[in-house]
Amino acid sequence: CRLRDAGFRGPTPSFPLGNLREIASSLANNNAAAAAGGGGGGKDIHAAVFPYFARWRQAFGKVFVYWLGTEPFLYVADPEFLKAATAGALGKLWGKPDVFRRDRMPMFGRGLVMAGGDEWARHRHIIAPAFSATNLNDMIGVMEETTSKMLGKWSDMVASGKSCIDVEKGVVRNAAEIIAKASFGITDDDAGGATVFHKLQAMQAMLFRSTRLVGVPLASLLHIRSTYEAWKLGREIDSLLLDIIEARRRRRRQGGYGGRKNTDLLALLLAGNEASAGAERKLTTRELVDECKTFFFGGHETTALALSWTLLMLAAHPEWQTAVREEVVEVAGRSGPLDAAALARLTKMGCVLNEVLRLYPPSPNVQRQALQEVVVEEGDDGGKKKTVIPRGTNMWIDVVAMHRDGELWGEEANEFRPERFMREAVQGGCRHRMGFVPFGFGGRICVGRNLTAMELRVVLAMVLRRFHLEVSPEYRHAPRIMLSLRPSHGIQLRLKPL
Ligand code: HEM
Repeated sequence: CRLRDAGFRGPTPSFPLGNLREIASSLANNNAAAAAGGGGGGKDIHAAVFPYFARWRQAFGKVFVYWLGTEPFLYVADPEFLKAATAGALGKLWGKPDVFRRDRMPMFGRGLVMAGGDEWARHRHIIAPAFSATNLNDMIGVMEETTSKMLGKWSDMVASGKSCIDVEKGVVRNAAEIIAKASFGITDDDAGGATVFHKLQAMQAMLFRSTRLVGVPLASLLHIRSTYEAWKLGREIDSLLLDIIEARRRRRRQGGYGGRKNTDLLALLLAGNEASAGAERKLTTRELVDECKTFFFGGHETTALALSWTLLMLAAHPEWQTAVREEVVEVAGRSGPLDAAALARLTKMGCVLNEVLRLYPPSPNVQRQALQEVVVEEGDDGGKKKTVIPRGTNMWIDVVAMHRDGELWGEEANEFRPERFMREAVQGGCRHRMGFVPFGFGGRICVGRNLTAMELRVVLAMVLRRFHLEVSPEYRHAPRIMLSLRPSHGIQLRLKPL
């Protein structure tokens, strides 16, 4: 193998599973140990969620090769190597892995997350402006309205004597509703909207809850039924979204929305698309459908998980809960609508959110695939080391490992210490600027990160104004990976109305 010739080491693969057998048995052992020990997780969650990587890292270091089926992956948990391999012009040599593109086709289609090369540039050029600060400010109202419903339900549950609430469930549902409204203006209240919404949720449940054998030839044959169901649901969702887009186009042609401003992402994309030069640059209707799905699937679980972990951390660290609540009351009062200027002044909340994204990054890895051969040069002029990464090599960047690496963050790497971001706002004092990458990096950095930042602030401010949070004795700390980094058994908290 050319990767071995280039000097990379790693566990020995077998055909056709590569290292999947070892991955599966390592996970099974860990789950058994966690069950016996009452949940697992502990402080060093990296060893709990990626036991195989933790073991291979000890044997082979922070950069090594492993195999998913017949696909080689370059594992990277060394920010200096990452920088050397992707900095400057080298960044253009990396796209998204074909194996994941195929596996996640029902969710993302050919949307921005999976697009490559010139196609990606064309999509990003039209999509990025829709996420501008002015456009996002118009979405605060949607976020407040939807979140009020969730808080109302929680209040009713508390009033009816329910002492322990699984907040993750409500938060995921709330984020799904927000993203559906913010993306394509559909609401759960209108009949057409409810159908799309429920089908999107069904697809989400099907794809996110199953572990698939990525990289193994013909593995989809093992899951014929769920593969067929996902494909069928995908077709139905596509045709419903097509109808929504066509209706929007007709309405735009007939003179718009009767003076009302329509500010969802789809409306912004349609406007941006019309303004973009040349028919060949415009997004086709089919591509617009894929982007709508991409926003839904890429945008709500991640945001909901960040929020769920934040509620847990604030419940477990009452001093921070009080500090953030006081800040909210100081900048935005005890009630009343929130605005962008007030949200921007929530600095302590910003530090807490960054610390949660460090300890529990909802996207636990970032992936790339070399579009051409990449020559990596490390070290200074005194002693440069050159490594060649062959074309087609997949790169798996272990975000959880980097975010909890003691060499980058110091002795308290596994502790919840938001003050590190008070001292140094952007990188939290990480010793390498590529060591904190919850939203990825380079030109492909998450396009929705400002939308998320706004949503997290709105929802958190509203929750903290209304409830005091405590961890319930029923909660078992057992983070695990199912595409995202999620709690295995929900997040049970005790809510006390304020
Ligand atoms: C806490 C919330 C979120 C997290 C942790 C997150 C994380 C990420 C990560 C790690 C990437 C890959 C970046 C890379 O490859 O370098 C990404 C890309 C992306 N995200 Fe997010 N994301 C979040 C919220 C959102 C939201 C709300 C949306 C949209 C509504 C969104 C849409 C996208 C899209 C379209 C891409 C692909 C960008 C491209 O390849 O050009 N994300 N996100």
